[in-house]
Amino acid sequence: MEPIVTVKDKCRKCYSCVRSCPVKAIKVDQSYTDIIFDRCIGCGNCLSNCPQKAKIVCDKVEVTTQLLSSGQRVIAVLGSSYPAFFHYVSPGQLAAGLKRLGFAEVHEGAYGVELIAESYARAIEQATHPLISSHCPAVVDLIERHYPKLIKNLVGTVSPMVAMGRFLKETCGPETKVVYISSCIAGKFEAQADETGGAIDIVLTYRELEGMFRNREIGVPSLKEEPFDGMEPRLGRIFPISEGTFKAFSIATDPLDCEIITAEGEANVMEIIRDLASGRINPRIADVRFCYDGCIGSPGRNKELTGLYKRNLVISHFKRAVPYATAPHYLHRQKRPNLARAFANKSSKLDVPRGDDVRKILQSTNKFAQKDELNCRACGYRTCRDYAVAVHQGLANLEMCLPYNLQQLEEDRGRLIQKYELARRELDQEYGDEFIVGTDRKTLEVLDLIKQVGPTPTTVLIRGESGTGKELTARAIHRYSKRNDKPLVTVNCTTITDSLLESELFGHKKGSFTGAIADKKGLFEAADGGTIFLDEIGDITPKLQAELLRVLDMGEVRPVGGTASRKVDIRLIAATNKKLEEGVREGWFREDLYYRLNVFAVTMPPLRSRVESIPLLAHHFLEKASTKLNKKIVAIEERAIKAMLQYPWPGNIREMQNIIERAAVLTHDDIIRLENLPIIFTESYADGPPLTINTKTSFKAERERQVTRTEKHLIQRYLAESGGNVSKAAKLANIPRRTFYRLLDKYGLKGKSVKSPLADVTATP
Ligand SMILES: Nc1ncnc2c1ncn2[C@@H]1O[C@H](COP(=O)(O)OP(=O)(O)OP(=O)(O)O)[C@@H](O)[C@H]1O
Repeated sequence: MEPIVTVKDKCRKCYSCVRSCPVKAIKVDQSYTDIIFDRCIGCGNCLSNCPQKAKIVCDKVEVTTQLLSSGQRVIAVLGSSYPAFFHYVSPGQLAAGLKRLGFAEVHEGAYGVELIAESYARAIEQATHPLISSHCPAVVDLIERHYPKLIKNLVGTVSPMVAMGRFLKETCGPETKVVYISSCIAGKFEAQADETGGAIDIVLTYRELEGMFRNREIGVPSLKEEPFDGMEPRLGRIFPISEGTFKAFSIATDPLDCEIITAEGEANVMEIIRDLASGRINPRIADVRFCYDGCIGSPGRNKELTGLYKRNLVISHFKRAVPYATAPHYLHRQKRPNLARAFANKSSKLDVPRGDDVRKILQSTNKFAQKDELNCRACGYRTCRDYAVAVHQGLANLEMCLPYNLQQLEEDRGRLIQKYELARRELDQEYGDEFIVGTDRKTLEVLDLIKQVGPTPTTVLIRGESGTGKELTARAIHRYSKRNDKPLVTVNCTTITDSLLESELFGHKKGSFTGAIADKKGLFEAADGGTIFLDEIGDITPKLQAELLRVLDMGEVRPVGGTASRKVDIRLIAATNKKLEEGVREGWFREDLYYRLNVFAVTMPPLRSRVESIPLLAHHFLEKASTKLNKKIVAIEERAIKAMLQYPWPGNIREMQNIIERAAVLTHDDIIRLENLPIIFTESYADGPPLTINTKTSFKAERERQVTRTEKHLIQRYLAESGGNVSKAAKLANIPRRTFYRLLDKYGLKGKSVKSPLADVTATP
């Protein structure tokens, strides 16, 4: 398991980790950013800088707990910066707490500093080329993975942590387990490296140790002090603070000295490493640590304390008396542990793009000239060019460029506005000023009902055949209501799948189903304060019926996948062409919902029972069609009106609207003629077209032709009258069903083709 883990769900791709990574060890994936461990130097910047805490330290508390209860001898070593973290307890109390956890011994890691001090003094004395200190594991990783030409400059000595591990295992036996506790994240990487592996069994952060005390309910501040074990360090305790290394190594330094130089913090270290790599500087030794303020500034530091305060804590600790009970085998050991280490070239080169490749990538994010390269750093890269290189190398992607995304969003917004405008215009054309045309008694009754119920908050159920004007009526009710300045949201319950309809109506929470990538508000919330019109309500599932009932009863909606409900203030208008009473009897429609909806019913009469309004409607639709087609058509021929009056209109008003529009397309002059209507109108025209006689054929043949024509027409009429239902049509015609089928076959007709005269026309051009 790698020491740093990405919590994918938490990552919001703010690119803070990309921005703070000094070595391009972050790859941006589709939905999160990931660490490339081959390139990572363990500096921990991505941990400290992630605002969402999506990068976390791989927790070692559990394995440590298991190790402690395994009966093995486990020694705890506290990193030299511990006084700057555990400032609220004395060293002796901390030692007591660790022993309560089950550690057999507790050591100070500062002794490891003293172990390696001599190697450093010797290396400096014998140096033939500039040396780079190797006690900071992030620096070692930086050189091994990114500046391998400087590997030869690294001091061939282990870090204080590894020195402690080797010292303890050589003194107490290789079976001894060593847990090192510090604020250094790179140490976790170092403990796993081939060159240093085996010295330390587990590396914990101070925070993880605090967690263990909490889990075991050990109140460290109230514990009685216990002594440390092993060798008591002296100057090694100064090591963690800024410029503490040489003091701890007992090497005298001088600010005027250019031979022994020190650098701390990412920017300074990177500068020195580049200077060394290019040969610009030539010191005897460069002592470098990746963290600002030295080891007390590591990623796992105590963030509540200032740098200076932590420095003072370390200095006080250096001066104070710490209880020790050093066992004789530590005092009298003869052999020094092996402190040498090797380094390996671990660099993995990324493909360097050609200028042309970079240009193409820049162009694909709308950067065509120098001035387009804003270098805004929103993507995490210093410059647009660095970013383009990263895209080429597969570390970044095109969606990361913020100015480009904003531009895209702006364009998308423009396109959506345009689409919305078009859709609105189409709707306006369909529903016009939403006025209901008709002077027949039934239409006037409906208008009266609309005016009465409109201003009330009452739920309305509109019933009627398809195309009778149910939606138009719902719009009129909304227009007459006190909510007419608020939205009217219309939903056709049959056009989308049940599960999608549920989330459309009530919204959903992120992650509640595949594809729910973000929280989404539902249409009920969109209609808040206004009216929601649910068309085809008879088609919703029992589950949705129950949910709808809840909304009506409680006035609140609960998004799919959510637990909390939200209040909504809506007026419901529903419509159906189904017999809901049958649904209640047969069990496919909830009775309680039926009564909740059927508070005020408006039934739309079919067009065949409003014949009186047909001429008015025909002219109304002619006007709409002329505007839509931008064609000046002024009248409808008398014969065409008559044919329309005789037609049974199975498709109701929508069918009439379509037929008039079609006729308006077909007509060559400014009048709609009978011939512009579908053929069924010509055939059903009562006066009929004048009979033409073919003088070249016999009377018998001519009679046959006319009878066939009339027979076909009659079959079509019966079918139309019975809504395309063959059994009903046969009954109406009072002939056996089989005979009716035979006639349908003879004339190449089908139930459907007769139902709509438009379809009939397409079937027989
Ligand atoms: N009385 C009327 N006056 C003017 N236009 C009408 C009238 N009745 C219906 N229409 C028009 O007919 C078309 C169909 O009407 P609407 O969509 O309201 O019917 P519907 O009953 O809701 O249909 P469906 O059941 O198929 O959803 C619309 O373009 C509408 O404007």
